[in-house]
Amino acid sequence: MRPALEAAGLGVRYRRSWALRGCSLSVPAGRVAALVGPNGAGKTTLMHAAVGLLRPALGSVRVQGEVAFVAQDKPLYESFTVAETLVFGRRMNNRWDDQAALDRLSALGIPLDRKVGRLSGGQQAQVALTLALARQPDLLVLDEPLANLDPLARHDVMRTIMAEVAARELTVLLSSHVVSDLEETCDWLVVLNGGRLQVSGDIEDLLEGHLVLAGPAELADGPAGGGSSGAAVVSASRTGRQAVLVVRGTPVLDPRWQARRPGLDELVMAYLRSPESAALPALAGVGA
Ligand SMILES: Nc1ncnc2c1ncn2[C@@H]1O[C@H](COP(=O)(O)OP(=O)(O)OP(=O)(O)O)[C@@H](O)[C@H]1O
Repeated sequence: MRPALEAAGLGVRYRRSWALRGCSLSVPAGRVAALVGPNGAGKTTLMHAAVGLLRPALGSVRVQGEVAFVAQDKPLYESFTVAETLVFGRRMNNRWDDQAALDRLSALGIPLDRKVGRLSGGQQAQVALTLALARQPDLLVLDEPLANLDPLARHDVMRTIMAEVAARELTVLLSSHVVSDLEETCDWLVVLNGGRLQVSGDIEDLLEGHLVLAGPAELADGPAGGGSSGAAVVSASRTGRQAVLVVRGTPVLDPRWQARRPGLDELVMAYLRSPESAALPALAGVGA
């Protein structure tokens, strides 16, 4: 099956400065992919290139099928009512499921006669998401869909996305700063840092492929984290005489290490702390 999103040696720059460089990744169809990284990492740039709003300076990015994109600032007309917003969407799009949109808004208790500007932030996020889903996309790209939402609204937005993914073949790429919000929903992880791709892969495989090692600091001094040969050290930290390493691979461990699997948050933090580390599958025929 063709991937839903595929970038090969993608480079994007604004005037002279590169916002993305050497970005090669592929997101399989049917996945819910989390795009994470610090401010300025290039997340919005990658999404804009994927949906065709920006032209790459180098390489390519391809998507499979119809794409719907919800931008970070959720561009809705505040003076339109919800019903008028739906009419507008229907007129602008050939592929449009009005009934699904009405059903979703009714289930969410969002009044059709209310002006969009009078809705809460969470309700506006739901209207933007409803409009995007009404277009029945194959790929849904959401730039920070959870920003400025309270925990309940964040949960509701994620639930809406999950319900749609369960109901039909849909691939989702969504960016966020809050990794804990993504843990239950996403099954693919993409980490960008300083315009470079650090991680792209199945979340379960990534978690199974890494270990957190805690032990005496002197153990961390040898090659490949001392008594942990057979693994690459992603990040290392010390507190007094204790060292904590996050390693990738299956090490032969010194018995003085205590080993456990990382959580998603820990894994992401380990990579972000060490921009030179990367966990990327080898992609055939593309320049990194
Ligand atoms: N229109 C623009 N003109 C010039 N530079 C830009 C423009 N948009 C983004 N950049 C720069 O490109 C880099 C990547 O920005 P981008 O918005 O893609 O990051 P991001 O990961 O989405 O950040 P955030 O989490 O803050 O939204 C940053 O250094 C940013 O300053």
